[in-house]
Amino acid sequence: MTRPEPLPLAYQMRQADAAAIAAGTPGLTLMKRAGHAVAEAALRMAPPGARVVVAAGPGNNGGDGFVAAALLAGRDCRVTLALLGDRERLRGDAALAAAEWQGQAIPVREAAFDEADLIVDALFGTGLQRDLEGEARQAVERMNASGRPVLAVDLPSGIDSDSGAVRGAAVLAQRTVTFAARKPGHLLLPGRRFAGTVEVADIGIDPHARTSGVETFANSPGLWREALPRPGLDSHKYDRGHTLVLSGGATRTGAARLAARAALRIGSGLVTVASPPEALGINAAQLTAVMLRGCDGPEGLYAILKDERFNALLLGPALGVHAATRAMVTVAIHARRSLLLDADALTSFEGLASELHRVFHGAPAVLTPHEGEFARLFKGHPDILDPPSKLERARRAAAYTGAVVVLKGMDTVIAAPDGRAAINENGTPYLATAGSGDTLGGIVAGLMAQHMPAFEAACAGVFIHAAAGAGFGPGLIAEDLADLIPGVLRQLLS
Ligand SMILES: NC(=O)C1=CN([C@@H]2O[C@H](COP(=O)(O)OP(=O)(O)OC[C@H]3O[C@@H](n4cnc5c(N)ncnc54)[C@H](OP(=O)(O)O)[C@@H]3O)[C@@H](O)[C@H]2O)[C@@H](O)CC1
Ligand SMILES: [K+]
Repeated sequence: MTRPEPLPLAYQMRQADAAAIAAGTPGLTLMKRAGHAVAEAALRMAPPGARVVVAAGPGNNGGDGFVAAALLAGRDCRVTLALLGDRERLRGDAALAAAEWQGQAIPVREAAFDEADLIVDALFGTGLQRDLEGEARQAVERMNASGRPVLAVDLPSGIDSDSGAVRGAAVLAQRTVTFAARKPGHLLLPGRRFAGTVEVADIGIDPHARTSGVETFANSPGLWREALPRPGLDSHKYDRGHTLVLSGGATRTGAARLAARAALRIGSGLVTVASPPEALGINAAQLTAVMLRGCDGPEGLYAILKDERFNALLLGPALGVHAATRAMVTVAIHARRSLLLDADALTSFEGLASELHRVFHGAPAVLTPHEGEFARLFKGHPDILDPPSKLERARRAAAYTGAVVVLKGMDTVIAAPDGRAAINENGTPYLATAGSGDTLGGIVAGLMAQHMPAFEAACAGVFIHAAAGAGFGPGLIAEDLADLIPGVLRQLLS
């Protein structure tokens, strides 16, 4: 069984580091292991006798660079150590590592990056505190302008470890060697793009053995595979749940059908489209295994939900942005079924997020905004909208509403009200197509219908949706997605 992959924040990494030292491994030993892993990766990238420029910063990231430089010099590389700051001002383990470097250290401004076969970027790692400026920024810009291959130590310098944001400027690396665990900044954009291929080196720090605070994970099957619904031999279709998807008016019915088909494909035992009376004909003409009910506005929804078997509801796609949609959301919330809100169901609350403050505590709920819908929904809530980290924004929105929030994009973040969060990385740009989000909503609602907990359902849904799209590639349209689900499920359940 694969385990969940934790992505420690910088402070959690410092705690794990301190715990390893307290348990008996000196900090310098950790640094030597780190530097060794960097040197090994460098030797895989550089030809024998290569000219390697190691750019070392003033902290422990620079210390790793000193260790790697010494090892590479001992392996016939022609190494230049280019230091940002004064050698005498190095402290702690970095000073000890620098003492083992026999060569000179030239000022980083004098480094001939464009003559290097490989640049090792050891300027800053998890200790980056502020935007780069002055000499540090120039060093980064000169590295990038050189066009030479770069191996980043821990993180590309200038990338914020917790958010993936560029702090002023950042090194564009081919590869990154990080230690103990990947960090959120390796998965969140733009950090993921700057880091290139990321390799994790075991240096004797256990990322699982940390620490305090919120938990962040990579959205891999290890996080939720055990919770995926598997029908038993004696399962009845009602055991597998009944998903209700609300349709828009006569000219806006496709979104609901896309979602409904996805809910059925992911295993919801029954799926019904609830359609406004004027759209019943058009929906009826295009539905087969999915069932159909007339539903006239909020009162109609209230009447349908007297049937307790509808245990998961999907509201939003093409419903229209208006008060009636808000009223239907209110009916759905009071009905206390598993609930997925997307698109117009969210935008109808533009600037009215306070009406959704903690309303989702009664039953599992998932909100699936993209960045634009998120900004509209939380207009007037700078505490939620302003953090530069997508991870933090999603977490705050989840805590505020009491719902699982899926903040969509190439680096979709799934956050639970209890602080757990996952970052998705198997997305494909081909998923940016009309109706793709409706399909995602159907998948997640269909998983909740089968009693999968909301956070796990949202994480699994995002992964499966992306895997389906990635498996198809160019030419993907939303109609394809639902029928690609069985192939993905087969692999996950085998
Ligand atoms: N933890 C572990 O498990 C292990 C960690 N290891 C390694 O240690 C790294 C973390 O080391 P770290 O904490 O010393 O931080 P690091 O990234 O070197 O930067 C701090 C220095 O940069 C400076 N500085 C910051 N921002 C700046 C800016 N914008 N512009 C200019 N300067 C700026 C800051 O200066 P100050 O803010 O104090 O003025 C300070 O001098 C980690 O990424 C990994 O590589 C491994 O050795 C083994 C085990
Ligand atoms: K670095």
